[in-house]
Amino acid sequence: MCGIVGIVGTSPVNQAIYDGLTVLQHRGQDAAGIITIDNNTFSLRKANGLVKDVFHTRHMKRLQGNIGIGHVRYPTAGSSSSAEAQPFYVNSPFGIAMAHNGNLTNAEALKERLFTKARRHVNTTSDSEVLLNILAYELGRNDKMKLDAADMFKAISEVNQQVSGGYATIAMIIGHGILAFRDPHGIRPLVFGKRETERGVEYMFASESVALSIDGFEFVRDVAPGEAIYVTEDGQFYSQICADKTMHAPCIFEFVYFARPDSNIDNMSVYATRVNMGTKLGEKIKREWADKDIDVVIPIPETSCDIALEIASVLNLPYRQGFVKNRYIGRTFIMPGQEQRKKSVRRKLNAIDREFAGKNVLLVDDSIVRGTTSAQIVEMARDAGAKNVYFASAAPEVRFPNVYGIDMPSAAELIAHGRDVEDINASIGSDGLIYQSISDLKDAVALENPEITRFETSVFDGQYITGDVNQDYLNRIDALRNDSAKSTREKAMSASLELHNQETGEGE
Ligand SMILES: O=P(O)(O)OC[C@H]1O[C@H](OP(=O)(O)OP(=O)(O)O)[C@H](O)[C@@H]1O
Ligand SMILES: NC(=O)CC[C@H](N)C(=O)O
Ligand SMILES: [Mg+2]
Repeated sequence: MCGIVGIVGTSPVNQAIYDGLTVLQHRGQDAAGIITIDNNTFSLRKANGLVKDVFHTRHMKRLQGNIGIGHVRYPTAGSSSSAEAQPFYVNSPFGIAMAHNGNLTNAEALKERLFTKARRHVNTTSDSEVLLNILAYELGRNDKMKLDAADMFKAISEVNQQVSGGYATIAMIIGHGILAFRDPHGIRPLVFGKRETERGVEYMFASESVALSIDGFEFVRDVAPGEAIYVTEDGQFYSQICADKTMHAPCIFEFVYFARPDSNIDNMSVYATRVNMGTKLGEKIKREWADKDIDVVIPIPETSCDIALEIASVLNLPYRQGFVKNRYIGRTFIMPGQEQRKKSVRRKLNAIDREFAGKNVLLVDDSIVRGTTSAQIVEMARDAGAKNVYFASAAPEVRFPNVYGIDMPSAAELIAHGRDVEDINASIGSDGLIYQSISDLKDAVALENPEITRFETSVFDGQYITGDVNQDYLNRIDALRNDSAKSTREKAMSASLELHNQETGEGE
């Protein structure tokens, strides 16, 4: 679940892109990159690490220009090599750079086709580099020296016909401008805003509206599913739906976990949807757990806090912050390996014993995925002296892999896979476990925008909205990307040479 930004400005955009990326950091902690255009030349800085560590003053000074795009990465395909950090660049036609959030489901076939049909070589294992080359190929089929909006939209229509999966994308083309597009299901979020200046209107695209607000851009609207928006270097704005069939089905996990609560996605306040999740789950607990003598509701920081507060209010029970979060440790779920994720939970969260001692506590989390957090947290609550430890999850059982931009490729790694609630309860060691139902989750989110009638919910129900995901595909992805396959590959690659190697000679 990466974060992307793009700005067509009237003055240098480097700082605004940097600031936008810092508030999207929760979407990707592995790598960051910014690319700008000045004098028909790209300047790129990308590397593994957090935004604050990747960009030093010397890089920022060189990222000149009034137009640029940026990316924070959480790998869902390929490797975590810095060569796969984004934005990606291709030199023909014109020179194109791209930042992509999402995951393609037919990247392998597209890569093959690119080679045989277009003799284009994709050097990394990243699906985003494939997407960039497909776009480049389609733009390059037009032999005009200067493409207009209709040419851009024709190319995107071709891209949408070939590419399958989730893609919220911002491309930047030398001599032209920014071309932003969202897949026909609108699985991954993408918004845009504008800012009036004395020199003209500036436009900004971002994964989440929070990036617009901190950069002083006024939110205009979400990019629609299948829509492409082209803003020229001098600020002319064009938009068009570039798919014959669109069906809006935003990823419901954005609301459960990924997005910041102060963002709006598809006209839904993420915060409000989380409060609604709390109301629904609170009511279910009231109905089904009348016999449990709960003393206190405790969230598992940070994402579940808004949900737990609402549950406490529905149950008319005290809400206590019984766990303190170490502000210097990032999100554990999006860390790359299970070993690191496991260690980080303990480093990240610590119990305040007096909030647990002798009490029946209800711990609340937004979701239980691998069970890394919940199993350790239940143990910590017991160590802190809790009498009974009950557990509530605001999302239903996560039983199926995700293929659209969340790195959950292996069903076997999911704690709920092949287990019922009793088994999971035993496995995390709680005295009772309750899950939100899928219909309550959908209702909780849709309440904020009744126009959205479908969501991408494959991790809960195994229904893949793009229609091209079958068991064979899932088996292949599992073999390629399960934790042990990934760590073997990463070890083997750690000493390999990269084509892109910005760090060299920079005294990192
Ligand atoms: O069952 P698991 O595999 O552990 O995954 C689920 C947990 O991971 C996430 O927290 P994370 O620490 O990533 O971020 P947060 O601080 O935003 O809650 C999520 O909020 C759950 O707590
Ligand atoms: N989380 C994402 O959006 C990842 C984008 C892309 N699939 C990558 O792995 O770099
Ligand atoms: Mg959490």
